[in-house]
Amino acid sequence: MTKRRKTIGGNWKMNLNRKDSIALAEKLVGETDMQSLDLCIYPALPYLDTVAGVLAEAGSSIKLGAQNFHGKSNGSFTGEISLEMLRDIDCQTVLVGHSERRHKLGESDVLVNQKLRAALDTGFDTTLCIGETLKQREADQTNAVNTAQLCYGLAGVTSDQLRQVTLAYEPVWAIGTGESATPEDAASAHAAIRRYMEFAYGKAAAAAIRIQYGGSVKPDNAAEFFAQTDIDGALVGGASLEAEDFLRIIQLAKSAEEH
Ligand SMILES: O=C(CO)COP(=O)(O)O
Repeated sequence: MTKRRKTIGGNWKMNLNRKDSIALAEKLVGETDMQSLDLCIYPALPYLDTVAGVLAEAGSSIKLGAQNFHGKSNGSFTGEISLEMLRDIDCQTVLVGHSERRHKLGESDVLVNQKLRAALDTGFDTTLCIGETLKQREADQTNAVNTAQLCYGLAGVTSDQLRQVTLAYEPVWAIGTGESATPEDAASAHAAIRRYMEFAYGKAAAAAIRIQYGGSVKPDNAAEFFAQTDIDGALVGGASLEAEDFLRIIQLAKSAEEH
């Protein structure tokens, strides 16, 4: 069986000011040893450069990620930030297709795909987020929605480029609600996602791609997720804003990695 290295993301969303962003990054670099897993943090855009400085000064291998970007390299796009700009400040990875951007900010599957391909073409590692709403879940459409979002999101992505991609299954109803999927439900969705990836890209690629779970992951439930075969880490929102909680989740991922 392919051994996949666990990957943990801390999505700070539109939270923390400059001082708190620095303080949190400093605590993370001080306490994380990254030998057995990958760790990425996604600060709010105005503080990316500052947090990049904290990571660089400590020689940390925590990756810096951006929550959002524009797919074009430059031009008349008022208010937008390009991948080139992100690279210029040592940002290595980006999120695409987060449900808050899909559902609260109107990003379509087509736009998600354009952004994903732009990020891959520019050499960024990219996390593609997918997941169903409560209504879709109640209508038993979880796997159909995930498959459709993968199919649209990954259109035109080659097998080579897929190596830059991580998937994140984040059921919309579990995000920020305190109500996480059960580990069994999440495991079943992850297994279906991997089956689709096998259909689309073949056995080896499906076995290699990492799939994070996201949605109310906390120190007290993380271990159960990490114990599932097809769950390769977590994309954490609320609990990544508190150093103690996030470090605990990282620790649990490491322990799972060692077993
Ligand atoms: O959206 C998420 C991560 O991208 C999950 O957020 P919560 O952990 O706050 O539910």
